[in-house]
Amino acid sequence: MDANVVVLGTDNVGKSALIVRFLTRRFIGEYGDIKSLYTHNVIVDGREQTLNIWDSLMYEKRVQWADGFVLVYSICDRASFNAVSRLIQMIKTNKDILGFEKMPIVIVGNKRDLHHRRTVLSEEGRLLALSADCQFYEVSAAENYHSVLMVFHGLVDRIRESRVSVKKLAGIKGMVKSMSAVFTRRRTDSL
Ligand SMILES: Nc1nc2c(ncn2[C@@H]2O[C@H](COP(=O)(O)OP(=O)(O)OP(=O)(O)O)[C@@H](O)[C@H]2O)c(=O)[nH]1
Repeated sequence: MDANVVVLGTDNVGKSALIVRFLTRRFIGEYGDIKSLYTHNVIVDGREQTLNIWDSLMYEKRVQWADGFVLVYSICDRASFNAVSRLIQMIKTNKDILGFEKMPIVIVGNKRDLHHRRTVLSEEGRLLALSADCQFYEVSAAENYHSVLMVFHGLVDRIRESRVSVKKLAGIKGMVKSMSAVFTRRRTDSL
């Protein structure tokens, strides 16, 4: 299965660091301008998944392309946290997300290692995720691989769930269509 993932957030929150940590298990400190598309295979729950990951600040176009989103802020940067709420709104307005579907979005509070400079509480991140029905993780791309891995695994789960919901809905729609076709035929037959 293939899934497209976009990593969004304001400047300097650690988007590239997060992706590089996930892909290479390493933190290299400075990332320069490496905005591009990466492809990576992961095994989640025993099943292989190909993730196409876009590290990008260009919003609307990528939103259409994406199956899932990683929205990153820095726990030391309140403005970056506020931007995440705006991103969620932007995704909701640009993407057809069905009412019953859980949005394939993971909110990430990065730079957890800099807790002495924290300006955004964990609870605030958790509350935002709860209100928007997204997943939430606090991580340190600088210090920890495992939590970063959890972010992408969590997202893969969400994407799979949303695909199941879409299939179910298509199944229900198909049933309604064929049932109404039967009834229409009966009605016209009896005329
Ligand atoms: N202490 C700490 N620093 C981090 C962490 N993640 C990233 N950084 C640093 O934060 C700075 C920005 O990281 P990037 O990965 O380039 O951030 P970005 O969001 O891709 O930035 P833009 O290119 O501006 O969009 C770099 O100096 C990183 O070394 C982290 O978890 N902890």
